[in-house]
Amino acid sequence: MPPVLIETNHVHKTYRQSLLGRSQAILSHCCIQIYEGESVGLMGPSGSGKTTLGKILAGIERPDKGDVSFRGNNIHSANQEIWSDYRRSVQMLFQDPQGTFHPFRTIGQSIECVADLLGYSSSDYNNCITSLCEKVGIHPEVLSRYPDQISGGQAQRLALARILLSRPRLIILDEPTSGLDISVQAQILHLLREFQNREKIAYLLISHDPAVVGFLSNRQYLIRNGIVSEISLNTPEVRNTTIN
Ligand SMILES: Nc1ncnc2c1ncn2[C@@H]1O[C@H](COP(=O)(O)OP(=O)(O)OP(=O)(O)O)[C@@H](O)[C@H]1O
Repeated sequence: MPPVLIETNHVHKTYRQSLLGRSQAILSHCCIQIYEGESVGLMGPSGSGKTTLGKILAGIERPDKGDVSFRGNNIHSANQEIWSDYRRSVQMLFQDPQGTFHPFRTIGQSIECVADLLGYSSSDYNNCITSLCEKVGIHPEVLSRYPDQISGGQAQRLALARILLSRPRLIILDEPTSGLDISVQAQILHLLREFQNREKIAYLLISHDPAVVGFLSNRQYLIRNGIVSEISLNTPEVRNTTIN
């Protein structure tokens, strides 16, 4: 069994619905583990807290109670060195990648900004971006376009290339094919699967669709009413439902 890469320990998260409104518990005593290099699915009805859990694992949201450990270190009490390694190693690919590129910069300029922040020299970046484009199946010419000049599938590939600059160990894929038409969905899912097989990067795949989750993950969790449990896709309850 490979070592645990990241885990949540009795994580609890509540959102207040409005200034005077009641609080709603989204996650309660959530304990999950993701091992190095494995691909895990996360399913659940709409609004059940899948993205919230993804953001907590990525360090974008903080739990109210409980903690997250990355390679055995509690990230909420980590020193700067561990925190930086964790933030670089755990990346999230969002549902609407087009919206994550700066609207008035070319895609290449947006990606280069991230490379600057990561400390790439311009020659390292130039060497790296060509091979990243090849890995995600994008012609480098597309880098000179603006976000409104690329398709949804191209945006997803380019967002993945940008993430790969930081050499992640876990990518949280939040509905990575929603909004794409069927043939592009299949291309992106095959790209993600080939990539995972080759590079052994761990995935947390968030999806409503058992077929997508079954295609891309070996182990699955389900969130319902704030409770996260490990499930098998082979149970009739899950097999026969699209959870939405
Ligand atoms: N920042 C926030 N402030 C208040 N409520 C929030 C916030 N973020 C999410 N929520 C609420 O928390 C609940 C869970 O949201 P979340 O986006 O995690 O669900 P989800 O399972 O990913 O949903 P979907 O499948 O529809 O994307 C929802 O009721 C949502 O409205």
